[in-house]
Amino acid sequence: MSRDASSAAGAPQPMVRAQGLVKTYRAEGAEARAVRGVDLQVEPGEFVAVTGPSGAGKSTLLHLLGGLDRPDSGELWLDGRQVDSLSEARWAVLRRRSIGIVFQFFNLISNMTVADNIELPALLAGKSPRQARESCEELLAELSLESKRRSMPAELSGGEQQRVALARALVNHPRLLLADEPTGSLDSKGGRDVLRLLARFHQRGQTILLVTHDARAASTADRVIYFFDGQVVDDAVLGGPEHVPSTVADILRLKD
Ligand SMILES: Nc1ncnc2c1ncn2[C@@H]1O[C@H](COP(=O)(O)OP(=O)(O)OP(=O)(O)O)[C@@H](O)[C@H]1O
Repeated sequence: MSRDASSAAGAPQPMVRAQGLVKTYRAEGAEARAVRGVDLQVEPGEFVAVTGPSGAGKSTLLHLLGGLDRPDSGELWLDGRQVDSLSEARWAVLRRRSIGIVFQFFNLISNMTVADNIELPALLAGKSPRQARESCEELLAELSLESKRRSMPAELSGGEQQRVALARALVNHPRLLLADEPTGSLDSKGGRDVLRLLARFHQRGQTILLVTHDARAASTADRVIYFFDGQVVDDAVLGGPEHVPSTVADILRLKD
């Protein structure tokens, strides 16, 4: 049963609190232990990168945090609310209102214009057409996409498509933004633009969890979690005074 802990102490709740999260995929007799007992806490306003080698379980973790996949065991709390056993329908509502997700391959609706792609989640969340249009226009301006509002996704560059996907993810002012390899299919300029935008939204208080295998992209964040074999093996605040674990040392050097 889901519980709401926010009222208990009146204290600010972590944006994400995961305890003992486990996810194993099973197919045709084979088993992939993608996430193997992860404890994780992300505070409101943090920009956290999750990095590590291919197959480490980074995307699986992000899918669990966004309710796109269910843990086999463990507890997950988002913004003070226990969500690990929410129904599909309740997860859909939660995602619409409180979680924005950006994927590597944009996932835009190909037969809708840029503006319609951005407005759709606002309409689904109950905004009036006028409110949805206003929110969309604000984001188009913010992301330098005003001239593209009537374009179809296929008419845009990869970087532009990812900026549209970012606008769509942010249109309902989500508490948490999840980004899964958002620079993974972009050229270096497109990738830099997207990282710059993430940094800008973070400066305004957006909580972000970025999954990336790219150390340079991870160095945009202010905390880096290193994932290996389904587990957190390092967790360091960049620029912090404390001991720096060796696996994130290279990322720290990139930040200098
Ligand atoms: N839907 C699925 N069905 C079966 N196995 C899966 C599924 N999704 C992921 N896996 C397996 O789980 C493990 C973790 O995969 P995941 O995609 O989470 O890793 P990753 O760190 O994001 O990798 P990459 O950087 O290559 O995207 C891998 O062994 C992968 O093959």
